[in-house]
Amino acid sequence: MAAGRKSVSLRRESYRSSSTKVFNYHNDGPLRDEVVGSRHSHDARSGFHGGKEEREQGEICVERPSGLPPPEKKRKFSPIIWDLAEEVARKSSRSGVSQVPPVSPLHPTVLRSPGAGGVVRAPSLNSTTALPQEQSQKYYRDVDVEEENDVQGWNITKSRWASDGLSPSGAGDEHKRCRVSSSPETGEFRRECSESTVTRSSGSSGRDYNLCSSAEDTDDDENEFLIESKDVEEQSNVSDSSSDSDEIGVSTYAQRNINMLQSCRSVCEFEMIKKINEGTYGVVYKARDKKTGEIVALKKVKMLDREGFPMSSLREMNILLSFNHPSIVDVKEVVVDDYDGTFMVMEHMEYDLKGLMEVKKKPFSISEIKSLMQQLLEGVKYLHGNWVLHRDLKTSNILLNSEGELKICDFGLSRQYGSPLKPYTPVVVTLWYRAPELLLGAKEYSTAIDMWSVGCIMAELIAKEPLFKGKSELEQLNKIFQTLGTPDEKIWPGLSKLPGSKAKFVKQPYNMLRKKFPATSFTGSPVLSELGFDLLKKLLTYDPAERITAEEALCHDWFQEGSLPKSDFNPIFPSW
Ligand SMILES: Nc1ncnc2c1ncn2[C@@H]1O[C@H](COP(=O)(O)OP(=O)(O)OP(=O)(O)O)[C@@H](O)[C@H]1O
Repeated sequence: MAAGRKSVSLRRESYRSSSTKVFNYHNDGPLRDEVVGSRHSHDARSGFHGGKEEREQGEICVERPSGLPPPEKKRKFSPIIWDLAEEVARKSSRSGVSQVPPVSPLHPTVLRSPGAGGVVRAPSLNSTTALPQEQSQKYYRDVDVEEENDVQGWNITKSRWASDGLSPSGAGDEHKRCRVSSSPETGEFRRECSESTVTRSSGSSGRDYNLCSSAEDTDDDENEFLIESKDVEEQSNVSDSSSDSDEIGVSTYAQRNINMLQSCRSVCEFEMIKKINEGTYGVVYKARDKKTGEIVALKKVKMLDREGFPMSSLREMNILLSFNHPSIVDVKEVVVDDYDGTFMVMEHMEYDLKGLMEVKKKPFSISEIKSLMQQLLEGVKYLHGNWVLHRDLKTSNILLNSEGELKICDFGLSRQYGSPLKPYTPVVVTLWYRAPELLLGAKEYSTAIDMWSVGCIMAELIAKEPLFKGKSELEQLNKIFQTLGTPDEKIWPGLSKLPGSKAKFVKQPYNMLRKKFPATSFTGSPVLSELGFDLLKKLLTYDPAERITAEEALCHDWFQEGSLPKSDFNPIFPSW
């Protein structure tokens, strides 16, 4: 290890050892056992086509290896976004509809959803407060508010960037638009800048698929909200007299959080170095904190033409400010400029995985891939353990630094999940990484969608190109079926109930995945052992209820076999 370089494993150990200091709830243990139990009982339908040998390969690990560290710490803060629960509570008590009760994070269980979307590997409802199913379905029909509402357990009053004087429930002083005076230096931050590093993916197109291709988006409440002061005023007035409209309730909530920006520092306190990249929702800059000299990444929220401050950015800020994990990009604070621009101050990472793979001549070695996969799975496990689905895992949303540390970024599409399952939009996750249940229109889905994306990323790390590169949803499904075999009700119970399952798909009786990842290679690409292939096929299992979880994947034997995960590699040198 180079002198002074932090080893990934050391970094993780120190992270874990500090875990007890922070607000902590966890759902380790029973969850895992039950998932494993269910998996064993469903062994016959591995969700995987192919020969008998394939089906019999590698049982997933059942026991947590002895000596594994204790459960990790969870959020650094609880996100303020979930304050909205209060509004829903008020609203539904008025409409006489029962509330979905608090979700207890302490009673994990595995629930099979009524639809075919899969299993909620989530903490269960506390049995004393759980609603009968018909009642919770009525809740969905009558109270189709912002998705965040469904979990009432987090009753958060403020986040790191909420000033003390602002109570989330107090509405009195929340109508004013945030404006922070700044020094003339602000100008330097607004100058045009187009320089971009070679190791960045060139923008991102994926979200486009997500946001415009379905009219059903609405039930996911992916609405963006206008936060202009005039409208805020109007909306507040309306909401004072009647908060029966979901939109009003959510907007009031949004304005409250935006107004918390009043206590933020100005972006003038940073010196812009260069523009790094631009996505759908933000422009990312490399900058230096003038006070400390620290190099950071500033993500400027792109205001939407008509709607103003995007709800997705608000979600992202809330989630990232509340999270604390070595595999999740750290957001330090939010700063603002004179023109109502809002920036997230993040730790700076040198590369994103997509850009890096585009320019990297040599493929990653197996031990490097193991390290990346391990870090990615740690991050996903943390998210899922904290009730968050990322919903947009892809290589351009995975950041790396020169020490080989990996961090997940871009939480604009992420959302909390809970049980019982609520219908969400199936139009999430960039097409190439989108799980088959989403492509087939499942509205009840859970953590398994992220695991499919992790499988696609693992395959891409090995092959150095995306596994399924469809141009439309149908083509994407056909590409998946051509490689993994066309699924049927036997290997994926509930498949026929999915809205898209009646379409005419290619008929492919065999699983051809191993052909794509042969055990020997003459091309110099890394060779995937039987165990590695076993993990890959468990990630790419059709039936979401059978798909491996992040926690299970982390103790897969592949990580212990042969070349171990490399904890201190430089992704650029000497591979370049
Ligand atoms: N902390 C960071 N350090 C360095 N670069 C970053 C950082 N965060 C993001 N980037 C770069 O900026 C790009 C866009 O960031 P991000 O995905 O968060 O924006 P977005 O607008 O939400 O994108 P999308 O179009 O995928 O929704 C990333 O792919 C990465 O190249």
